[in-house]
Amino acid sequence: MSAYTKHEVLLSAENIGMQYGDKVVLRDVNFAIRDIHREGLHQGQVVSLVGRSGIGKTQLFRILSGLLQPVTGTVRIDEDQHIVKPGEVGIVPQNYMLFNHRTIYQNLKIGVDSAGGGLNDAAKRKLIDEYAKAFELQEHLKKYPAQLSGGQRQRVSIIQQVLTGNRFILLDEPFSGLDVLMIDRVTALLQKISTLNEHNTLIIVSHDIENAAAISDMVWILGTEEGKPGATIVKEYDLCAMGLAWEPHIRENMAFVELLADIRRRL
Ligand SMILES: Nc1ncnc2c1ncn2[C@@H]1O[C@H](COP(=O)(O)OP(=O)(O)OP(=O)(O)O)[C@@H](O)[C@H]1O
Repeated sequence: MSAYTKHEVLLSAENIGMQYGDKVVLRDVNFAIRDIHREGLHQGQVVSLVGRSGIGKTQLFRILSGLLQPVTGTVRIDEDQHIVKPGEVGIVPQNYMLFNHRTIYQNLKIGVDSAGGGLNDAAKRKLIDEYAKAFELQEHLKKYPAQLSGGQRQRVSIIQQVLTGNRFILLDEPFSGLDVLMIDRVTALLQKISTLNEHNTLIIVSHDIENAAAISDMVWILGTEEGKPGATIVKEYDLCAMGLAWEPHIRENMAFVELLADIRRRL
């Protein structure tokens, strides 16, 4: 098991509650995500949020991004733990929102442009080229989204969010509709992003428990508790503590297979 320590809180939810009329959707959601130091590497956390259909994942997702105001509680981000504002957390939606009439380069530039930071055009081009190279998209920069496969579009959409400079990225079903090879490439991309900067925090909402858990260091199950209304985090698996994080061949590890079975039983 690799040695690690957890440091500052980067994203926290305190007492989140959401309801519509009498219908309680979320209740008492609390957590803290920290940066991680290990073996000469500082990296952010990758968290999977899983739960039955209709349990409240999308609601929590929108609350974490600051787009939806909860009825109770607060979401705080960054080392200064300020209350999240819309736009500070990047969202990669399920149906990758690329601009179809713009090239891949232009789509990536939208990300860099919204980052601010005063880069001139040459510096922006250099940054996009660096990312395209690192993530094997160089040959696609002049193409339009329709000329790419679903998996390639998904990767562009994720990189676009990284280029905005957002350290917090929520991904909605990042593996849906992708074949096995593309899933491998998207997971490799996400792993790389999480190690680029210790403040990079990824939260993955997915029904694909195996692929999500394989790249996560934490899995939360959103579920209900008997006699109580609404959903909350009913189980938190700390994959670092279990020795199941950052292992390249994790899928073949029996303890990981048992973990998946345990998660499925609890859903
Ligand atoms: N505007 C609204 N008014 C009333 N109820 C709502 C509203 N939006 C969502 N809900 C309810 O909140 C609950 C949680 O919905 P949510 O979309 O978060 O589920 P989910 O876990 O993301 O589901 P899925 O996995 O199918 O996407 C559902 O019961 C839904 O009916």
